[in-house]
Amino acid sequence: MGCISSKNASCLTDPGALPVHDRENAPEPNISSTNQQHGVFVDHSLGASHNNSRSRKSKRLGGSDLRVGVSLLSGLSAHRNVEAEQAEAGWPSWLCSVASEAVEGWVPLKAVAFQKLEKIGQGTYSSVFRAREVETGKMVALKKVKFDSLQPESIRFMAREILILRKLNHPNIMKLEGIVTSRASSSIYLVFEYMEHDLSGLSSNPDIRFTESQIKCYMQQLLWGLEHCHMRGVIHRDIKASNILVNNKGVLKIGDFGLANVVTAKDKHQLTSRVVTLWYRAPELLMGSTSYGVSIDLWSVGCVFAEILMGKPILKGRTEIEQLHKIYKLCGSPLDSFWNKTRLPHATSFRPQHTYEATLRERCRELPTCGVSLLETLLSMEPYKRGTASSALNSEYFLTRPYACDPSSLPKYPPNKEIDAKYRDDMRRKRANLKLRDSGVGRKHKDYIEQNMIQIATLSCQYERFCFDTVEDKHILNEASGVTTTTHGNYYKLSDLPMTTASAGGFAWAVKRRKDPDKISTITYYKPSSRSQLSETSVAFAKNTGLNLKLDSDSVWEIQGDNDDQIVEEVPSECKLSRIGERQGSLNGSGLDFSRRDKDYPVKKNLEHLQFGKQSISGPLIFKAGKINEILQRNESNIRQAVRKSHFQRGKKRKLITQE
Ligand SMILES: Nc1ncnc2c1ncn2[C@@H]1O[C@H](COP(=O)(O)OP(=O)(O)OP(=O)(O)O)[C@@H](O)[C@H]1O
Repeated sequence: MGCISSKNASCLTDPGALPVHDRENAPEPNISSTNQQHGVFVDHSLGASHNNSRSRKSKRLGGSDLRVGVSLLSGLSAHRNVEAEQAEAGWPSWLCSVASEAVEGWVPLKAVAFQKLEKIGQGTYSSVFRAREVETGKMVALKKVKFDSLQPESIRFMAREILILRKLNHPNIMKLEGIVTSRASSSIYLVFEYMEHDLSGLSSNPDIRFTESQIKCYMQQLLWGLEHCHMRGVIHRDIKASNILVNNKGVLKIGDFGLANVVTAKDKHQLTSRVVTLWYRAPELLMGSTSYGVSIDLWSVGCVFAEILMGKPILKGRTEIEQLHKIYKLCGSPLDSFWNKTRLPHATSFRPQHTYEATLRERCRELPTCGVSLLETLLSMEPYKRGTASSALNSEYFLTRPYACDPSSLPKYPPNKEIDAKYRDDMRRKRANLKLRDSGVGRKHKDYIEQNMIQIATLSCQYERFCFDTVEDKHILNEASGVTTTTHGNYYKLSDLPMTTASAGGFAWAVKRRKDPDKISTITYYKPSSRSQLSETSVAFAKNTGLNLKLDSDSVWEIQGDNDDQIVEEVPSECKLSRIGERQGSLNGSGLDFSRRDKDYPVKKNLEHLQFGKQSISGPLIFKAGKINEILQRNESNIRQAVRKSHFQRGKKRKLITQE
């Protein structure tokens, strides 16, 4: 990685440079010296203004108040100087004015320094590309972060990831090597070391079967990295197999700190429960906890551990209620003592009517017992029982043979990422669809019915999830800024929507993937007036599953079905920041509003993804209140028509055959 040269900047990748956390404590060589000079100037000017207003102020303020006033002003002025220096170094003004601390001491890398190659990852907040550093030929990953440069909250949210990455320095944590941007640009690329694989891609590859010592090697590295985060007060809040990257040297690194947050014993502010991808989300988050700790990451580690042991995700819920139900079935439902003392906001809604016995041991009977014991600990319903990353590292699992192998002894695999696994699944599904299509006219209608059902399922699922999300997602951004806003221009993240739809009730749920995930529209949702949470179908689901649901008047939908083993396909999980009240385009009569994210992208193309009666659903589907029923009804009526048509065709066919 090329060194960043600037009179003001320390080289990010200078091997001799201080680790980031040390750097934070040490004086920055150039920046700080320049700042000191400016500091003298600042104090001077402040002194003058101070003198002028002194007599006036001293009448109103006590000495200490005056000092506070002066230091605030001097802080403001120093901030302006830092801003000016950063602008001079080439940082865009929208960034320095809002989040100057994120880039302090650094200078931007230039886009021309990299040759962008193919896309290697698509995340909620980003697109990731493989790229070559022109000067050295070194492979890097460029993560293009999505945000709105006109929205300070959105910039702060993005800056939080940078700040946290700079705070961490460990071989098992993805290192931020630099930032590509320019004064003129409104986008940012984070530069990371290129990693060939992620654990999701590796564990789902049918050709790869890990040995016990290989699994221990991955788990140990994961826990070492996490221990480092937790010891610095950083909760990752999005541990999942696709965020755990592995390179060809067998080194594992935790990536994607986009949702991470710092919590210290002193500063225990309220947190949003809308974090962590659904399948990896701890039960206390599902029950609405806002005062959780690092143990939510340990739950996610448990899910990842199970995934690499079994070769597939272990808890694949499509909605929060289904997720909890699956958790109860695997880990057993909490005891009465838990329900009696818990204060979690949604706990009573999710209390099952009957007790569930844990089935984890049964499901893992072929696995080594000490491995299952560790898994049981990590997947404890009660957070405090999960222990810590350090206690997991000291567990019997790692202390008994076969020990963890050396990372360098791990096999070299061809690139395996979540995106590769999805591509493999897509191809398999396409082949299956082709076969189906070839098998007759009746099938065609079945496909059509299924497609519509898929839409209903997807829309319902996402709508339900959004209703849950509405209030709390605002806090994700507020947390980032440390400010509690009550403006009407709220941001909403539709993160990790129930991302998968699996077959249920005889339907094979599948949703065609969008062709160009970069160029989609953002649909704006108008906040529903009521705080509706669960639906009639949820009631049916609850009845079937023995869950005790409390319902509001507005109803939304729940998909039923509980088959883990079906081939599933992901609904695009892009999570966008949409703003209530912003309405740049509308789909008349569809009940959807959407605003274009990409100004140059023709609306018409956006529409193609959103037409109903077609299979494809694109983008973050957030729905306008009151219109969801209309959409669902329309889809239902399409289905009914298709069923009728299909019956009619079949009848005609039968008639012809009998006539023959
Ligand atoms: N350094 C890297 N080297 C190679 N691939 C990477 C690297 N960083 C990220 N990726 C790939 O890009 C994907 C998305 O990256 P990342 O998770 O950081 O983005 P995100 O928008 O926060 O995603 P998500 O919505 O999944 O949380 C990852 O799953 C991974 O496959």
